[in-house]
Amino acid sequence: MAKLELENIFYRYKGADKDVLRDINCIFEGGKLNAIVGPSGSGKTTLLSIMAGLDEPTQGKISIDGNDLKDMDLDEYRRDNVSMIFQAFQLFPLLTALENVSFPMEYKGIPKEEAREKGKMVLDSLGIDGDKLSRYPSNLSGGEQQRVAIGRTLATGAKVILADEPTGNLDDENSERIIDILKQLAHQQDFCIIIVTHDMEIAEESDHVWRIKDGTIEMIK
Ligand SMILES: Nc1ncnc2c1ncn2[C@@H]1O[C@H](COP(=O)(O)OP(=O)(O)OP(=O)(O)O)[C@@H](O)[C@H]1O
Repeated sequence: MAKLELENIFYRYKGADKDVLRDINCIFEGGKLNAIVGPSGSGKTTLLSIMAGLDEPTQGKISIDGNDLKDMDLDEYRRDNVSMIFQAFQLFPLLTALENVSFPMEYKGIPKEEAREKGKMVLDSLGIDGDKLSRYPSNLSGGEQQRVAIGRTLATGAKVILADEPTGNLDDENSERIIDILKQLAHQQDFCIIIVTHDMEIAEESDHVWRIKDGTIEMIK
């Protein structure tokens, strides 16, 4: 089962005079839904970027399944180990729902037809089927777009899903559906899910809640 471990992580933006993250220690395990909460500007997105391999910590160690990221090819880590979901969905606007999901698989070398079939299965499991498969993101509702975005992360095969305010643009009903999907992925398919959020419902539904304050982190649930 996937395990993402952060040890003594410090981070300071170039040119800044103080650390945004200070001595962060945490372990995120597969099978669990984790929420990271904290006031605006406390460092939540910065921490997510570091876990996503988009930025390197100034100090400290990150490991995935016991492998130090410093010894890994970061492109490979980003491609195979972690995938991201964003508040603004960030689908490719000129690709259909199905293409948004099958494209990352083709990119990884899976033949086109196989990628399409797998994409259909994944989207079907998320309630996107029929003519919705061939619609462009602009012709889908926000909730549907976010489900396609989740489908895209699943298609990458990565077992760690990082989500930045995934319900931030959704109404209550769609938010609940997205939370249910993420919860099921963690509990039934062993994904390790880490969600940065202001949404207290996500925190309530999560197995663990981590609070960042002034750059430090503590587990409060
Ligand atoms: N590129 C940057 N250069 C310098 N400082 C930055 C940069 N990006 C963010 N910061 C600062 O780092 C701190 C943490 O920012 P971060 O975006 O991680 O906070 P956050 O907890 O995600 O906030 P929010 O909830 O408002 O999204 C803030 O003080 C912010 O101003």
